[in-house]
Amino acid sequence: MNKIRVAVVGYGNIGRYSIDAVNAAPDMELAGIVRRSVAAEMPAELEHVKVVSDISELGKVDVAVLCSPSRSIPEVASKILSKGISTVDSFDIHGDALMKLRSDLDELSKKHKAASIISAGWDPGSDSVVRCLLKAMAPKGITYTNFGPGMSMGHSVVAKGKKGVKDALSMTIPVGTGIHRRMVYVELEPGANFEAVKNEIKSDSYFCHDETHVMLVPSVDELKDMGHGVLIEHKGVSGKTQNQLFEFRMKINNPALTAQILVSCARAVLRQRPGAYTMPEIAPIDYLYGDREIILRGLV
Ligand SMILES: NC(=O)C1=CN([C@@H]2O[C@H](COP(=O)(O)OP(=O)(O)OC[C@H]3O[C@@H](n4cnc5c(N)ncnc54)[C@H](OP(=O)(O)O)[C@@H]3O)[C@@H](O)[C@H]2O)C=CC1
Ligand SMILES: N[C@@H](CCCC(=O)C(=O)O)C(=O)O
Repeated sequence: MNKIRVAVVGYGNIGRYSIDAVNAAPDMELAGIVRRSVAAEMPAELEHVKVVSDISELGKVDVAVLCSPSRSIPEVASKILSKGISTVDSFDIHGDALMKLRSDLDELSKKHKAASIISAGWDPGSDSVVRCLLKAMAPKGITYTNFGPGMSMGHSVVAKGKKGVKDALSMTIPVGTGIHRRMVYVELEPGANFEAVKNEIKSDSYFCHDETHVMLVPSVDELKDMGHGVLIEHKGVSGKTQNQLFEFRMKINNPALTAQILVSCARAVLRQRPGAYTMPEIAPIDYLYGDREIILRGLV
């Protein structure tokens, strides 16, 4: 069997766990890691892994798993798709930005005969598929997605990226009915102004729609726990029958789950026609390794 050659782009939390998921997949092999710079000292665990700054240096690559910050995904994905290499990412900016990314990458993928699955973590991602199925089961009604409590990687990345911030942790606290409070813990660089950092974070589009509290702490590492979770509640109407109640709940390690979903999508993306897709647009069986008939006998 020819294994799928996977490049992991960006060696942060999701990047590290993606390598574990690729190594655990029977049909995949790690082509290498793409980092912004290879000049700095490499972590010891990468000693036997090819680490490059340009994906072209990895030889044949079938698919790139993009583990870069969401705001950099439009640029990173465009560059790699333009080389004819398929991509998967976990872009988590819901709404217009997500739909624009889908349409931009759709055009690019078709032009370069590649495919892309965007927004493929757990939310957006697998939760989007769950919400889609709940709507099929009870088309009329209300769905509430309640996160946490837990660490949002996306919000933490944004807070960590503000000038003067050495490290940051953004905890998502569920208030109920899909409303959340953000508790942001920041450790500052020497000389940084806390009030300025606080205002920068609170006015960022990742935070400004939610109640957000920013707290100064001596060490973010002492507080960090990458656990998270979700409770999706749907109450609706099937046909003419009201009061159909559904709940989907999970408690997870955030980067481990995000990475596993990305890697399952890396398999699925190679089974699609050129274009860009979100997870609800993919046949679920395409995510799985193994013989289709055997899988279907077990699952259907
Ligand atoms: N959809 C979902 O369910 C989820 C989505 N996510 C998304 O995953 C993203 C990554 O999270 P996480 O792994 O914790 O982040 P990290 O900050 O730990 O890692 C990101 C890595 O990307 C590289 N990088 C940093 N800045 C840039 C830049 N400006 N341009 C390109 N590459 C850059 C760095 O790797 P290097 O130095 O090797 O280049 C860095 O280590 C988040 O932004 C979040 O939105 C996360 C969880 C769930
Ligand atoms: N995109 C999230 C995963 C979903 C949870 C969430 O959106 C939140 O905690 O705000 C993340 O980056 O961790």
